[in-house]
Amino acid sequence: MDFKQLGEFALIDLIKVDAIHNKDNVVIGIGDDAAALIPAPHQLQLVTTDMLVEMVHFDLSTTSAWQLGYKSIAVNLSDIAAMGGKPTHVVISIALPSYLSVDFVVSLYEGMKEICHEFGVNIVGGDTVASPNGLVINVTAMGEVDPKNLQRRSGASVGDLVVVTGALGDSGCGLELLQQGTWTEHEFFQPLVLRHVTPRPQVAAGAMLASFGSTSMNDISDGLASEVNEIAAASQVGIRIYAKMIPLSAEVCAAAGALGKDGLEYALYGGEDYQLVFTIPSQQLSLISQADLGIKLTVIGEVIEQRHGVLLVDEEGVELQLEPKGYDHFRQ
Ligand SMILES: Nc1ncnc2c1ncn2[C@@H]1O[C@H](COP(=O)(O)OP(=O)(O)OP(=O)(O)O)[C@@H](O)[C@H]1O
Ligand SMILES: Cc1ncc(C[n+]2csc(CCOP(=O)(O)O)c2C)c(N)n1
Ligand SMILES: [Mg+2]
Ligand SMILES: [Mg+2]
Ligand SMILES: [Mg+2]
Repeated sequence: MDFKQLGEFALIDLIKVDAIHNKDNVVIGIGDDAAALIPAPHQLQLVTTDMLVEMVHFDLSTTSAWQLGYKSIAVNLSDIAAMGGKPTHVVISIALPSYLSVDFVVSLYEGMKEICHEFGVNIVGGDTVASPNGLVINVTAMGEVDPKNLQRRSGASVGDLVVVTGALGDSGCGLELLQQGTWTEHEFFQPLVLRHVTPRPQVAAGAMLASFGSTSMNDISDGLASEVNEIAAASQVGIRIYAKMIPLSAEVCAAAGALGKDGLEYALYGGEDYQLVFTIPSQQLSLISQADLGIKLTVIGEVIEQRHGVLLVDEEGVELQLEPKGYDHFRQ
């Protein structure tokens, strides 16, 4: 069915179904001029927004409506995770071109509702408009954090270790496989594509690491090189990263080999892994290791004095400046 047949208001009625997961903190959700929410006592309110634009962030020939819905929420929950917080609500705005169908929107919201339910997040509002050209999705996520666990980019100190969750580079490599149309050629390509189209935000890890005393944190949206440079600039410190220590999955190593590329390049500059990079004193990190929390953590470097800048020790042991050349919207 097309949007004209159904109309704007009936479409919103479809979106409204199953939007609220946790009724305790919502007085008014979808259906009024604004949502009315109950803030948790003694918590800081977190608010973040990220927009996804067709042919900039996604290509509908290589991602399904469901996957796109899931990812639109995931990238926003990832920013709440990087503040050490717990996501609570999202507001979703969509600009719909006429070549999409009502079924597409229903499936988009099924993906959104799946991840919202998984993380206990309510969809409390949004906006629906027509687009003359291309699908645009904007999500605003809200969350809460205990003031003592708030994670900034600016808290790193000389001597802290630099650590990442998970493995890096899978998403950038998955994107390249999708763009080349070669992702069906090998079985080990598929997990890479899935990590690109449906990344999992590291919400539990962010809150846990914060409670164990991480000093600064960033989520990896534009690539590790860019994110560590942001921490270094905000904290007025230098950072040294060791190429050999950057965790790469077996799949990205195999795929990079097949593509004649270097897996490390995807990790440093590919982006969209939505893992966390953080700094932490070594004693605090040992406490986490002893607690065995089931989160994959890898030390990749250390915080050094600002005058050294941000450095990468390459696989041959040569120290180079690590330029923040991740994804830049105006330099593609
Ligand atoms: N158009 C804008 N108006 C006001 N603030 C903005 C605008 N764009 C970005 N910001 C702010 O700039 C800061 C950095 O935003 P940025 O989007 O780079 O972070 P991010 O969401 O972590 O990264 P990414 O968008 O790659 O996921 C944030 O505080 C954000 O709110
Ligand atoms: C069709 C298509 N072309 C290119 C890319 C790559 N890409 C787009 S935005 C971005 C950084 C994160 O976005 P933001 O900084 O806006 O949060 C990256 C790595 C993609 N995903 N799909
Ligand atoms: Mg952003
Ligand atoms: Mg971020
Ligand atoms: Mg972001």
